[in-house]
Amino acid sequence: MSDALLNVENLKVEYITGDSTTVAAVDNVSFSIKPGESLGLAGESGCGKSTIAYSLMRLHKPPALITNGKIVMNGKDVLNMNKKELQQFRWQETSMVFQSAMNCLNPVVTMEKQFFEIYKYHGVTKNKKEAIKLSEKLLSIVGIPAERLKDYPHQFSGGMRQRAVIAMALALNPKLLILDEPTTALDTVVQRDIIQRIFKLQKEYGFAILFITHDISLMMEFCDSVAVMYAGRIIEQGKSLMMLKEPKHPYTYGLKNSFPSLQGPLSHMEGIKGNPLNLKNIPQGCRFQDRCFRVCDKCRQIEPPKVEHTDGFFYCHDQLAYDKGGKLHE
Ligand SMILES: Nc1ncnc2c1ncn2[C@@H]1O[C@H](COP(=O)(O)OP(=O)(O)OP(=O)(O)O)[C@@H](O)[C@H]1O
Repeated sequence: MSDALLNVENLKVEYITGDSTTVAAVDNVSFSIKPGESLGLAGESGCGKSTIAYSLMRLHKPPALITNGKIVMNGKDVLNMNKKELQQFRWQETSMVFQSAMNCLNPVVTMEKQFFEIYKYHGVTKNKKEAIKLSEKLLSIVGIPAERLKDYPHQFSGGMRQRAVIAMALALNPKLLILDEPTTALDTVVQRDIIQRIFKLQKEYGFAILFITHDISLMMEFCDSVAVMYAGRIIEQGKSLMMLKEPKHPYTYGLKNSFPSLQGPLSHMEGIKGNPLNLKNIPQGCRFQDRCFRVCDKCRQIEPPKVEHTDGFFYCHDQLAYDKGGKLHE
């Protein structure tokens, strides 16, 4: 897609396990993000979300290996970048906020100095006064008073530290911000406040977002589109509103009903029976067959085809249908 900011094609990432076999944690994954757009990547623990995030930044380390596919960011082939190109690409083109990023702040260095290091390292400025001005502006946009720049990280609350890390990730005006469970370590109220702030900043500054979380209801509320992963593959992708109201894949339906909505009426939470698939033991047919409430003979024999529709696509032999009131047809 020519108008895409990020284009991922047939990405395959394998882990070489102790017994010299491999597991494909990410298997033939393709997606794209346009400038200023937000895409959520959802799925249970172990489905491959973080592996994708690390691969996009080329931060994956052995035993992870990218064995197939293409990652093109802003017209540049990420998998073929040299060290210098990668250094520019990270932070300037794409930056990432990790789940426990707030613990990565250096405890013995003031926030001011940590910001200054970023500007110095990436050649923005070597002038301390100028760096302080830029850092104060950044802190204030994530809701931290400028005078707190003199503080050490331990003088910040957990939420403030995570917001400071988000400010750092935005320091070089990246075109894409990858958020990998950015608020999981924080309580629900702080979590919501931070996510709201990030998406407000996105509207203001126009960067694109790849938002990774297992909390699909939070994601559907904030992202333009959502991609749902199961056992290393994207099994459904579409506009958030469609995914929220009428998901076509039984796994998306189950995932959606496993989380309480923070807005709207209380609804019954169901959960999904069984456990995530062991990637060393991929069955014939559909990967979700043993946990699916709609499983049929075909699902046990033939891999589901890709079915495209106006709002996205899904892989299933038996798509879910709804009546006019939005109730699932049994
Ligand atoms: N170091 C490793 N060695 C072998 N296999 C690994 C390793 N790290 C991850 N995996 C495999 O990759 C799969 C995907 O892991 P990944 O961390 O990307 O999932 P995730 O969806 O981000 O999970 P979570 O939500 O728990 O962070 C895991 O199920 C596991 O099989």
